[in-house]
Amino acid sequence: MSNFGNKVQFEVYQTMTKPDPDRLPISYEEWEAKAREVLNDGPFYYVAGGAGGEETLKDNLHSFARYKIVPRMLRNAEDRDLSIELFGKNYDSPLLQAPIGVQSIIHEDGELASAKASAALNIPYITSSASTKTMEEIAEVMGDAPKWFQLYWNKDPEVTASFVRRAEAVGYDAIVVTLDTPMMAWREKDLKNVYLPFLIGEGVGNYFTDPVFRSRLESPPEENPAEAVMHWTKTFGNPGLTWEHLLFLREHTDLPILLKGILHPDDAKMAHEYGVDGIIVSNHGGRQVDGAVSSLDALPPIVEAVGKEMPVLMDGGIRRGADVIKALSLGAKAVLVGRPCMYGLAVAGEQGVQEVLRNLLADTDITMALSGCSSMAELNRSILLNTKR
Ligand SMILES: Cc1cc2nc3c(=O)[nH]c(=O)nc-3n(C[C@H](O)[C@H](O)[C@H](O)COP(=O)(O)O)c2cc1C
Ligand SMILES: O=C(O)C(=O)c1ccccc1
Repeated sequence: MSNFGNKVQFEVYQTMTKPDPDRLPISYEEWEAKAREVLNDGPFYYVAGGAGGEETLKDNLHSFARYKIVPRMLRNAEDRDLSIELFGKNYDSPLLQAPIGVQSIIHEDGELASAKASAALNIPYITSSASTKTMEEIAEVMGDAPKWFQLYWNKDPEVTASFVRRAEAVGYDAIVVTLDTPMMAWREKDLKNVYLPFLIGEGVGNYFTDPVFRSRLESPPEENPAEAVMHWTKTFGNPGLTWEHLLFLREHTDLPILLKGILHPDDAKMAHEYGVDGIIVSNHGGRQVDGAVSSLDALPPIVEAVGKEMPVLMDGGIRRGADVIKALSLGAKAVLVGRPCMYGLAVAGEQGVQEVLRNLLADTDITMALSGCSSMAELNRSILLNTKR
């Protein structure tokens, strides 16, 4: 993917002779506005919204603005390389698609569209436990492209073990355990809209097809969906989870295990003690603890605590190339992109997601070059200024 940004830019200018109001959006703001036009209130605010007064949702973005890039000159950025290495594998770029459940509320193709868009750009796709399409269907459309599986730890340990077995069987490369959502936060917009996707049977595909989950029901979900949804709501989240439970997971898989939702450096150290392979610094896109520290502010102390021991990834607020450069300069090995992909999905399905990711990659490549850097390894704090007061 050498000098990807220049190629994309050239392509855009070459294929268009004048501005075209019907072409797909470029900016994040434009994608979001278009998504607002095509989605009803319920789904749109489910995606766009956050917990409580949305302080953390906003702060995830504001934190990026507080850091300034201080570009370096005359450092030969003619040939660039965006690739990174994680757990012994090479990835073309430092981007991944964040796990996002219930995508059929956004577009009828749901996760199959976003997974295919990822595969086309060789950007790892993280399948959510709460996906509408099953993890097997998603793996199938992705072929050999990189894919990780995000695990919501079920109250029923046998369901949890079954999910991990299934993910391994169809070729997922890593397990991401999300820790920050053992229950839904107080989300005011969803309460106002009386909108919760899984109560209308969305996001339960992996569960309804799971042999262990099915064995717990009196009748199959096809015959009695209400019973199955009820069982799902009772067992979905596990607020009783402790560090010891991670040992159970380690026994069930040899895949790399990452913990998603770590914000405290002491938890990062615990993760290392418990043999975890990586960390994703995240506040779930401001959807869980309102008032929680922004992801970018949480990142440096965590990198300081465990960055030498294991890769630290982050998500929350990545919208443009400069955001990627800032997060990586603060020590993140890679970043996950959430809502921007979903707005692409809403507006133009697979093509929309691919366009969002392609443009973000191009912007990242160009911003890196203009900052005087040629590879991810060259990004560090020396090109950042923290203007936070
Ligand atoms: C609609 C929606 C659904 C989500 N579902 C999941 C999920 O199933 N599992 C998970 O670990 N995170 C989930 N997340 C959180 C994302 O993985 C990610 O942490 C967050 O969106 C990143 O922030 P950003 O949207 O600002 O990029 C969801 C986020 C959104 C917006
Ligand atoms: O909405 C979310 O943030 C989320 O993580 C989730 C959890 C369960 C089902 C669908 C989405």
